[in-house]
Amino acid sequence: MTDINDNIPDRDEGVQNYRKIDRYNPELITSLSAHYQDILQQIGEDPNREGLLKTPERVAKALMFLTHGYDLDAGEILRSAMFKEEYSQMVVVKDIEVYSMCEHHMLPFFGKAHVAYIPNGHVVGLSKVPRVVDVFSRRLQVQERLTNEIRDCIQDTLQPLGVGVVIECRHLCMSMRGVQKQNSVTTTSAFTGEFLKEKTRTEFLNLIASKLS
Ligand SMILES: Nc1nc2c(ncn2[C@@H]2O[C@H](COP(=O)(O)OP(=O)(O)OP(=O)(O)O)[C@@H](O)[C@H]2O)c(=O)[nH]1
Ligand SMILES: [Zn+2]
Repeated sequence: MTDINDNIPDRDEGVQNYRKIDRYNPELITSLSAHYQDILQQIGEDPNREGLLKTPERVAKALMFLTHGYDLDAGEILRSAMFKEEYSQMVVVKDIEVYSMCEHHMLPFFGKAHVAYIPNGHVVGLSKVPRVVDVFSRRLQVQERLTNEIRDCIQDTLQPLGVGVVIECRHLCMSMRGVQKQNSVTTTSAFTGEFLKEKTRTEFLNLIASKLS
């Protein structure tokens, strides 16, 4: 019998081209800060005025935080809390906050993710689902790839009977600039296994539409 972890790559595919860095290394932060100081100058600001003195360093640290998902291995996170359990109904974790940055403009997109799976002998610690969402969202992304990466990671690692992922986000590159549409929301979805069947998908979509109170 094949082991549930047999075909899992050590790190998820999204980091294939990622160069391993020591994210908060002081020298790296100093070097990045110098670039931001230059940027401040180039937009016509005075990087030496009091309010901006520490800004390059703050922005450098913020950017490192906003992209820290590159350092994390979502499969490993899931594998750290997988439990044998004969629960065979849908498990839904909904309204998971998403904060990511579009890879085209490096501007934020944010909203909610709804993730479901149907166990096949194993369940996963509930907190690990939002952690997986964070691993992939704290990178430069497009919403479609983010959606697929979450789906694939859960499917490949947990090997459930199916996975469903729906993500709804607002993109600042569409509201603060560009086409400047303030209220548009982008919805993406990705499914495997049982969720490819209409009945299961409808159950999932009904569950994420329902309110607790
Ligand atoms: N499919 C997809 N597109 C995205 C996402 N985030 C941003 N974009 C789009 O990426 C596209 C980049 O298009 P370009 O024409 O090269 O860039 P641009 O001239 O800045 O485009 P505008 O935003 O229309 O001004 C834009 O249409 C953005 O809306 C995403 O998550 N998924
Ligand atoms: Zn964008």
